[in-house]
Amino acid sequence: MEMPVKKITFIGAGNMASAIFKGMLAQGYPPEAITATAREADHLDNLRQTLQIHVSGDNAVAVADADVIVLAVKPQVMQAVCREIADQVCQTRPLIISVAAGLQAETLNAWLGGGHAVIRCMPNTPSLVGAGASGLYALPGVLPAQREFADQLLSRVGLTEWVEQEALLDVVTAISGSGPAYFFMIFEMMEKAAVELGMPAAEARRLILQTGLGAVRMAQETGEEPAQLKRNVMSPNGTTERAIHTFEQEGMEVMFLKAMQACADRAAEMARELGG
Ligand SMILES: NC(=O)C1=CN([C@@H]2O[C@H](COP(=O)(O)OP(=O)(O)OC[C@H]3O[C@@H](n4cnc5c(N)ncnc54)[C@H](OP(=O)(O)O)[C@@H]3O)[C@@H](O)[C@H]2O)C=CC1
Ligand SMILES: O=C(O)[C@@H]1CCC=N1
Repeated sequence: MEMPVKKITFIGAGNMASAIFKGMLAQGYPPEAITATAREADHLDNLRQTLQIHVSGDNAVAVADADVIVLAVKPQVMQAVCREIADQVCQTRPLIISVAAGLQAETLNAWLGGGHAVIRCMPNTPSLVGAGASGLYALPGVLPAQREFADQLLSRVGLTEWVEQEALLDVVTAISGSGPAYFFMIFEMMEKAAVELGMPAAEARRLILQTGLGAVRMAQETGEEPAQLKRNVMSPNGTTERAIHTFEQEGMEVMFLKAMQACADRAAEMARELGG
């Protein structure tokens, strides 16, 4: 379904915001309906010239006629940014979508003066290539049409999953928000190992990325359990079995649990540190 075009202002135009708005532009969203703000004038000039979106160095001005605001600055600067735009948004009441890790919807609502329709989203950077994965949570009081708009917006750049408990967004952060970095790290480690084993890096990288893509497509398209797909590669007493047993002996499963727990804990910790 074609989504309605609304005026969207991104506060912050860094890795995450630009992944979303570049993904939206690639999907045909009109550039004149998008505004982005940042601190660096050079960065803003570059965005205007390359993407033809509106840009501004003044957050309050940039939200003046916005239907939707996407808060995409680092959590540590969010309170200051909210203070800058609170008066304006209290008059115009746009839909507020935050992509910040940790920060709770009610905290943002309070920083913005209260009574706002706030949706929290945990997207990821593969949104840039239309392969994002976003978790979404809406404060009670957000209208169905506003939920629908946020869903359509993020669906343009990937998959969306709604959670009914806000705390689950910290788990989403541990899965898909931070998850691309885990996979990039695996690619990086496989390439290093391949070079150690004598393969030139460029050839190794091509094989690694295609293997990652193939594994994902196979899991998605067959719908088979990942554990079964893994077993299908493991011939008895074969090569894969040796590799998998090595991973198991070295504690890979425990390591993943620990890393994802640390990630979710950090999101909750940021909420406590910054939310007051
Ligand atoms: N990176 C990721 O994979 C993900 C990030 N997030 C969340 O997205 C948010 C942004 O992260 P990320 O994009 O990585 O960060 P970046 O550092 O890449 O981008 C931050 C952006 O905010 C701008 N900025 C800083 N201060 C202000 C201000 N006062 N007013 C307006 N703009 C300002 C910066 O401007 P300038 O460019 O001029 O420096 C920059 O464009 C965070 O809250 C993070 O938790 C969520 C999911 C995934
Ligand atoms: O590392 C971070 O804090 C952000 C949130 C999820 C991905 N990047």
